[in-house]
Amino acid sequence: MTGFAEEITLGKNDLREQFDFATELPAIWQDLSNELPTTNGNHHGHDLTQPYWRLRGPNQWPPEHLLPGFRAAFEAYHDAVQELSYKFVHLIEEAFGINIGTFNDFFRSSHTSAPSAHHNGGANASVSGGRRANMPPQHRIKLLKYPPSSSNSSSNTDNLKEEGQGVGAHKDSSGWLTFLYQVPRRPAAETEEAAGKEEEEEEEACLQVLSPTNKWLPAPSIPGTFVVNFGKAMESATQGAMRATVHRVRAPSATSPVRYSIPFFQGLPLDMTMSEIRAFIPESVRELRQRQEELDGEGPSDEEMDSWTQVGGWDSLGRAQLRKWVKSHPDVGGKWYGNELVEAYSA
Ligand SMILES: O=C(O)CCC(=O)C(=O)O
Ligand SMILES: [Fe+2]
Repeated sequence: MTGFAEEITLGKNDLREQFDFATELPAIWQDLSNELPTTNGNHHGHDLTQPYWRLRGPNQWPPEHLLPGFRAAFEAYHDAVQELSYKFVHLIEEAFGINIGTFNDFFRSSHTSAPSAHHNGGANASVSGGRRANMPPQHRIKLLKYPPSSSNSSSNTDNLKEEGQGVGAHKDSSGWLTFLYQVPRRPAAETEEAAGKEEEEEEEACLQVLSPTNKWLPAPSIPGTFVVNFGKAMESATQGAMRATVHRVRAPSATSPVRYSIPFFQGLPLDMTMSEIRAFIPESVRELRQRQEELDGEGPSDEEMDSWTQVGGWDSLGRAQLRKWVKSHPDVGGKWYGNELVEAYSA
């Protein structure tokens, strides 16, 4: 849980609060200081002593008597969006013109080995450690609240606008795809006047996405829909053929209703490296980058994409994710991982 304005994006406090939940899975991190000397933390090729494995574990559910039905409702929502997300991945494979199911290995217990040249249309990156069985990923769901905030008054000076940061501009870094549900802020409007007011409120405090020409475009909530974001892993894996959308949320002003949203971040196995993921992406997909650049201008630099996870090196998605978490939530990081790790990871 993160209290109001305790999270930091772009060095500024986000005017929101959140509860974090995830796929319910047992803890697997091995604390060697508590183990018999014969244990080395290696489990079928996975080094479970890595600090990022502590990101994985069961949820801290609110007691049933305090919030009856919450866990059941949450788990039903999780399972439904998980299924949707796996179907959606197949649409992306279809759009890429690659075999449906190419990315299935990311989402179920299976062996991480580069698909054959035939199967993946010629991707030639090699996979280190070849036969490791993947651990199914943990998806993350946040319950977000953006309360009306006086620091985002109706004044329109740039300064005040900046102060109303619901969440600062960012690309999603927690996984492959994000399915964002924006909860409608009022019951459906019954009059035209009310509908007009609603639209104004939505424009004023809503999700905004950065266009290729660097304009902020509103992405208001549309009943019955999700916003789907491509995460940084997708951008990096396709070397920019798929862009991770930069987005932000402006905090609601003091006089407008509270805003709630629920993003589902589709996870990937934490100890997969970027070169292992790239082995699943055929050259034909990476070539799309050039076409994309013709349409949308230059994408992120290779350095930007590679700095997130060190391509080809020992670095992993888990390490990238833990780095992001301790940077966004330094207090939580310090409490659970110690200040030394927070400093090392924030550098
Ligand atoms: O609240 C929203 O609509 C967006 C949240 C978001 O972008 C995030 O938490 O990554
Ligand atoms: Fe986001």
